[in-house]
Amino acid sequence: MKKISILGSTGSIGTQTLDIVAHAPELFKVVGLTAGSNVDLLIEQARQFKPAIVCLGTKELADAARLHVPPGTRVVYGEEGLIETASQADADIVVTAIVGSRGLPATLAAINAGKTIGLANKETLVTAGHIVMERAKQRGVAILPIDSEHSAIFQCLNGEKRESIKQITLTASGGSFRDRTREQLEGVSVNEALNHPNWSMGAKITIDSATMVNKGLEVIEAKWLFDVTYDQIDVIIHPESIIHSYVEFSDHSMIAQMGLPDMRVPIQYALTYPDRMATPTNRLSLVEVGKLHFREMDFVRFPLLRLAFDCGRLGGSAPAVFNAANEVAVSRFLSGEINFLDIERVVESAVSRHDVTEINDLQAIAEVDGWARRFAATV
Ligand SMILES: NC(=O)C1=CN([C@@H]2O[C@H](COP(=O)(O)OP(=O)(O)OC[C@H]3O[C@@H](n4cnc5c(N)ncnc54)[C@H](OP(=O)(O)O)[C@@H]3O)[C@@H](O)[C@H]2O)C=CC1
Ligand SMILES: CC(=O)[C@@H](O)[C@H](O)COP(=O)(O)O
Ligand SMILES: [Mn+2]
Repeated sequence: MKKISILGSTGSIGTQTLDIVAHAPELFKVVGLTAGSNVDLLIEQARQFKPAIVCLGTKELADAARLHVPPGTRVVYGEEGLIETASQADADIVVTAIVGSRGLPATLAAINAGKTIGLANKETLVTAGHIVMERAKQRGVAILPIDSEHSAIFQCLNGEKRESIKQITLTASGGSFRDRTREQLEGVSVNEALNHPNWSMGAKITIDSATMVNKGLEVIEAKWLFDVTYDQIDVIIHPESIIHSYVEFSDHSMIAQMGLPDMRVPIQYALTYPDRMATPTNRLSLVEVGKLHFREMDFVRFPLLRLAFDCGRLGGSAPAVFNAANEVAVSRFLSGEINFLDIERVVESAVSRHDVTEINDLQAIAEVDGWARRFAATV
């Protein structure tokens, strides 16, 4: 039986992970859960799965939860509690499903503790890819991608040699506004932006899909996970989100991974790898789908994707600045403070104002991340 901790269990990935776990209680046992502020859902999850430890964002929330969780469940809080939950002795695999770069210290703590990582939190690899991958290598820890595109590529690369990869192609749905021109983006509402055509996800990643920042973060994530160059990574628009990504090999053979857009499939793959399990998901019928469509990426329409490639190539502190500025810009858009197109303005200004430095430790990342957040909050 595999013992699982989920960081961010109350979110979109977290709840879908628990759905998989509930479907196969003979395969999995939940030992740790964390949330930021959704105390009610965390209590409900603790009652159902009876983990040894749960964590909330603050002491007040933890005190409130303590009265309602099962007797064997310890309640901790804050950054320290998160790190304790991420590294607790019992877990075999830690699913990182917190949103944003705030998930980084806990992910590193889990790696230090020798846990296999089921990686959903792409922002940690964007911010600190070389540190995370180096630490995982030193500790002999596997990082199993949950992000659908990276799970697809991981599956396509099964048994293949890295030297045989010619190109990795990430597919992008195009997001909520894929058929609109830039002029038609003036004044779009938060609700329109949150209306993703294919996937039901948390608010932040849904906005990132609409700006194509999600694909930019995924390009950097792919570079670190699969040890390829940026020239070997391509992005195309595939409106149906059926082909989750594909790899072209040196002999020009291509392998793609397909399925209906349902995150429970890549989640189960990370949880059961190298095995698979019967999931409670629908089957794909290519006959019913009939046709699949593909079009070239338009980097003028989606300038933040180009900027993500540029920041990835620059390396050092550039991706961390891109990411932190974007997190703040998205949060300002969601709260109604800025317009949709201002997200681009904020991220572009932060990146152009920043002098790229080398990044070798968490302290340096925290400083750069903090600077970008302060800058992006006011520009
Ligand atoms: N959703 C999806 O389909 C996919 C998501 N991903 C990635 O997975 C990650 C999670 O995404 P998603 O599930 O959509 O996000 P959600 O917003 O749905 O969930 C985020 C989770 O993080 C917790 N959280 C938020 N703020 C804090 C905080 N300050 N301290 C501690 N915990 C916090 C939330 O707790 P609370 O509920 O209490 O706020 C919640 O459990 C992201 O990095 C995303 O890019 C990747 C591929 C697909
Ligand atoms: C489900 C998943 O992995 C998301 O990252 C998804 O890819 C978002 O869709 P876009 O292709 O619109 O960014
Ligand atoms: Mn994805």
